[in-house]
Amino acid sequence: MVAEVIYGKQLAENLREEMKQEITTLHEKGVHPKLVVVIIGEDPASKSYVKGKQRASEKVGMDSDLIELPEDTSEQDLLDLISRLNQDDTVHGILVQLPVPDHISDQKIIEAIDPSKDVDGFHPENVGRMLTGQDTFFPCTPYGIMVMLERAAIDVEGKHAVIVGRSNLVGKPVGQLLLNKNATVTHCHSRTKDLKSHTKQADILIVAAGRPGLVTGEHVKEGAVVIDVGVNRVDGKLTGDVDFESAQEVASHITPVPKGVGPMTITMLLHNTIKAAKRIHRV
Ligand SMILES: Nc1nc(=O)c2c([nH]1)NC[C@@H]1CN(c3ccc(C(=O)N[C@@H](CCC(=O)O)C(=O)O)cc3)C=[N+]21
Repeated sequence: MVAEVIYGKQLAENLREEMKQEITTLHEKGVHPKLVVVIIGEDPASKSYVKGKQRASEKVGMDSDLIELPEDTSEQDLLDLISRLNQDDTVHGILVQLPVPDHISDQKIIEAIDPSKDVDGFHPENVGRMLTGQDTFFPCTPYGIMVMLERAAIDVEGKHAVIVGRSNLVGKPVGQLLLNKNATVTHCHSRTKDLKSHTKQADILIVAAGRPGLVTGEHVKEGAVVIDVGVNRVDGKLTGDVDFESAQEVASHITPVPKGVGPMTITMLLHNTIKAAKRIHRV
């Protein structure tokens, strides 16, 4: 079998076209969805992701601000900035690019963001709402994966989803969203014994470990769906966690890196910001 490639990039473009229309309609109602992205320090990879977010919001006609702070910004200054953004009625979405420097607590920052503007879906209140199956902002990467599966007509109900990675950003929330859609979910991680014995059982294999080449065709069951969430820079090139060539020979569907999950992440960020604006303005 040679897997069909699911291009998140193409789907993202289609969805952003729809969003552009929706934003035009919102503008006519006097609502101008606005995203503020805060980045601390000079990490080139972070800067490049943030640029992508800026470009995407511009393209759909969304207002967006980028606030660039120096590496030595104090935690208190950042908390004060977030407090001002929370109170600013023209701001609907706030995203603080992670990771933040070591002298700043990422958990404190996440909890300082008003849950109604938490378009990353990382605030404990929103995480709790997701856990209990309520409507909320879902974390962008997991949400993007769910939309990709849905649009590729892959029904998750009753399927065995195996997730490699247990971060708060991807691994844990994607497992929760899959469970909410009645998948059977297994979480694997760095301490899992005999990883392959688990991944081989997967109907849907989601790899979000941050280790290039961790999963190969040998880990994949014939006909499985493979979603590669890895964002690794190897020799300056973006690569995933999955060895694409060998996995493609066994899987039924596979996502590439780049042009796979990444563009969907940004798209769901725009989606969440529009949702925040609609909620705040009750339209
Ligand atoms: N608060 C916060 N929220 C995030 O959502 C967040 C974050 N911090 N920190 C970093 C990670 C990483 N991330 C990516 C988003 C899009 C692409 C993306 O669009 N990638 C393109 C290529 C981009 C390129 O070539 O550089 C692709 O895969 O085709 C990648 C990575 C969001 N993150």
